[in-house]
Amino acid sequence: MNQSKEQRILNFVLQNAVRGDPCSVMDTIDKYCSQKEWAMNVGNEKGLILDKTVEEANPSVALELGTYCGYSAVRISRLLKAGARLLTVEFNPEFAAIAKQMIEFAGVQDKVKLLEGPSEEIIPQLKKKYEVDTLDFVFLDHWKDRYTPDTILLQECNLLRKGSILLADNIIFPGAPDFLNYVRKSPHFKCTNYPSHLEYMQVEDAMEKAVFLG
Ligand SMILES: O=C(NCCNC(=O)c1cc(-c2ccc(F)cc2)cc(O)c1O)c1cc(O)ncn1
Ligand SMILES: [Mg+2]
Repeated sequence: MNQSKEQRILNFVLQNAVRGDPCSVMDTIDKYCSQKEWAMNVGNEKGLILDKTVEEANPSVALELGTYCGYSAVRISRLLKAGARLLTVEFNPEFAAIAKQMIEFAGVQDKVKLLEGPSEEIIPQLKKKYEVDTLDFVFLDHWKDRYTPDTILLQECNLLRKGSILLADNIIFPGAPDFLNYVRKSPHFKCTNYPSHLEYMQVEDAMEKAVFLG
């Protein structure tokens, strides 16, 4: 049975990156996906915006929606302080299996918990099943039509606190117009837009930061 693109990306990392070195894993994925096969990792240009936002949040507990191959889970978790943790949610079992191996190869498995399933089922379990009080940082990178309902669900589940930072990928391409509308119109969020480009392409994209005001 021939390999998936995600399996080819993982194999390239296993053969070319340095085990236990998150930066080497990120660079190797970016090399493969810019030179051989495009894939929907956040990439290095938007990745730098992600880095700065994670450093600003300095989270004890971070949530990622949309793990894919684990590129941004490795990117985020390498910046976490001792004892801090990242919960990352992936719906697609094939992607989750690849991401698990990617996270372990990068050596960040002790900081990352990969939760498999639909975000709308997992978010309501975070407090009781995953012992979360509130989330300091949330990276939205899953299905674009889930950004708004999941942002509402996070509030309904009391998972946000004054100052919680949300960062959303793909605001322009593929686009999340309803999310942009929702957070920019809401009195509960202070928004900032970061123009950038679609990963590995010269296509316009952007990220949106939304700080919860309580
Ligand atoms: O997370 C799940 N899918 C990936 C979400 N991410 C994207 O769709 C995504 C897409 C693109 C993209 C850009 C250009 C293009 F031509 C095609 C796709 C870029 C990105 O940066 C993304 O992040 C998912 C799966 C599933 O089966 N059920 C629930 N969620
Ligand atoms: Mg994305």
